[in-house]
Amino acid sequence: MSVDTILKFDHVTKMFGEDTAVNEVSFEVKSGEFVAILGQSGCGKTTTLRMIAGLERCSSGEISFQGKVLDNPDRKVFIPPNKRDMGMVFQSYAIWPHMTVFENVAYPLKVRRYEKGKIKEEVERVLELVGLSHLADKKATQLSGGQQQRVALARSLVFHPKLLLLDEPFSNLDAKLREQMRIEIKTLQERLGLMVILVTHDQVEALSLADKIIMMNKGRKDQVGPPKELYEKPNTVFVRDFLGSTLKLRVKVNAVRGNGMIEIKQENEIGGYFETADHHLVDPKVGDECFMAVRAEYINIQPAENQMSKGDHSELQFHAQIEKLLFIGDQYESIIKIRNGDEHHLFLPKTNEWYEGQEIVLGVKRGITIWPN
Ligand SMILES: Nc1ncnc2c1ncn2[C@@H]1O[C@H](COP(=O)(O)OP(=O)(O)OP(=O)(O)O)[C@@H](O)[C@H]1O
Repeated sequence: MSVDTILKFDHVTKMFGEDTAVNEVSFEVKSGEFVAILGQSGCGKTTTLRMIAGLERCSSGEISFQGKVLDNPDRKVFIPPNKRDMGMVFQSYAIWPHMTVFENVAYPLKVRRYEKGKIKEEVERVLELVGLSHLADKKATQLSGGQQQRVALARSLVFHPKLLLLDEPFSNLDAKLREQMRIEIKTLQERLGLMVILVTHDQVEALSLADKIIMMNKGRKDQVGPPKELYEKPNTVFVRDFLGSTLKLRVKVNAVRGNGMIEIKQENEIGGYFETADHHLVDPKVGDECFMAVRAEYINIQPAENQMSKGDHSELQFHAQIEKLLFIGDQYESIIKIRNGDEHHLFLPKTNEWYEGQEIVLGVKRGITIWPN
């Protein structure tokens, strides 16, 4: 274990009867890191978080925190939730309606038997932190959704937890408030140097907040890494398609280099060739057909009549025609047909005038990954 690793999952599995909710998952979280556990509904995110909190026990493997084993069924070690020093915020907030904001936030300190003066000091500190000082005496039910969410956050922070666990904390908020809370949580996390683990199925939330994303798929860990790495260099089709839209274009292997690089060429087209090591082909051979996936924002779209030159040789170019065009305000939505007959859904910028039947050229030279047919 590296020196600054704080939380460690080592081959952790969780079974519910015959069903495997979390399957041999391993990862490490470092001090001060913001980690997002991302994936579809039912992939095991909440179960993973609940095991960290001690609300579920793992079936096999080991969870450790700051060098201390929290859960290891083989060794019969299990530290209960109240001894783990972790703050939690759930989707449902779970704040008490009959209590005031102050009483809600003070609750964890009362349970820990803090003395009155210290409770007042700590609650005031944390209410200030989340901008709720002026509402301390209000009943929790008199607050808006966003304010209730802040109460839940304040309550989870009041006892200086070493780790903050967030389970879909923004999902009950409207879109605008969600954006605002995202920024507030990130600012707070950076200011306090907090280690945070967030469970979400929202890729924008994960991409924008996390230093590291743990992408889960059917109980397994699919890929772990910084958001940019997962977005630009997905290891699996699942990660690629979950994190954003791509255009998948058919290409052929033109050359295979000794150093893991392959050269891709689009036959019968005007463009050049592209060399990359970012491919997922097993034993590629010259002439193999494959797919090039490219993130939409990396596609340079030009009307064919503007295409004076053949572009530089590192740009792959595809001729296409606009089949269907819809004006949707800030851009156009279109169905385009590539010369090989493949149709694609593509957004076109308003920087040009477009029309149905128009010949266009797609130029691509960045953000490319290569996948088997
Ligand atoms: N207490 C339980 N008893 C039996 N099965 C459970 C229990 N909790 C979770 N599961 C099952 O474990 C799997 C993973 O559930 P989990 O709640 O961890 O998924 P999730 O990724 O958090 O989903 P969601 O985003 O919908 O909350 C699911 O198939 C679920 O039905």
